[in-house]
Amino acid sequence: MSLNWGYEAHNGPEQWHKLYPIAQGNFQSPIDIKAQDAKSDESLKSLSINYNPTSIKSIVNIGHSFHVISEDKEDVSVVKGGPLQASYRLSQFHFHWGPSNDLGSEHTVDGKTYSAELHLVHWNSEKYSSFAEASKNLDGCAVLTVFLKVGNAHPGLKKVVDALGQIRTKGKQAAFTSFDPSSLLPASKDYWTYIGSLTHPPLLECVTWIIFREPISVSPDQLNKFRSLLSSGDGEKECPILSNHRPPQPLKGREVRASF
Ligand SMILES: NS(=O)(=O)NCC1=CS(=O)(=O)c2ccccc21
Ligand SMILES: [Zn+2]
Repeated sequence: MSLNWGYEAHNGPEQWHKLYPIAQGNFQSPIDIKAQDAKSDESLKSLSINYNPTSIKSIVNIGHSFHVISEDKEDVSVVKGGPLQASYRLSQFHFHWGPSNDLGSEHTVDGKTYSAELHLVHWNSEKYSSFAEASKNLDGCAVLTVFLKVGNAHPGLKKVVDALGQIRTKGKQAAFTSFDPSSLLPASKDYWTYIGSLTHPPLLECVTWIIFREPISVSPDQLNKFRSLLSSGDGEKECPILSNHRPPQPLKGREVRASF
């Protein structure tokens, strides 16, 4: 596999272990959540999410997805409580999707796939000084996850989708401000949680996953706008980003807990 990992047959998830042996580790993500095996835990109801729209600064095409960047020099947008023993600072959010609307999420629920998946990535700013440092530790990161179910257009997604035209090619960045990530959260805050990893290289096992049970909606047109992003740079042969989701990984005895 070339140094440039991706999501195609020659450099995709089945090849990653050749350069990233941790891909076959004991705490890999995503997973298939077996709802009936999840253990209810009342203490998880204390999850607290506080986002400030002023922290959102830009949007960038990173070649296999796009990131919406949150200014993370201070604790402005944070999540704490629930399964977390510290305050975690929002670093960025991004999505995973597939080539058609019947798949695209990374986590699955009793084998059910959703059309896409939102990841709000946070790092433990009480113990570490950056995402990079935090990601080297089991308690370093927390990712809030929302499933996207194809249906009506989501009003909260409109501003994100409308900005994609400014970052069509790899490396393009644009200002993206005054956006409230809370607008992408479902009404119900019921969630599952487990310990896992980043879902693409370096696949570090540093993530407390928090996965909301209720999906938000996304329209076919909004999904097609995701797929219109290019992994190719300016002036290169156009290559749309049709798929960027890793399949579920072995649970290897891990416990999944439920807040409900
Ligand atoms: N899908 S996921 O949420 O596990 N994120 C993977 C990831 C791998 S990374 O270390 O390149 C990185 C930097 C910043 C934010 C995320 C990431
Ligand atoms: Zn992700």
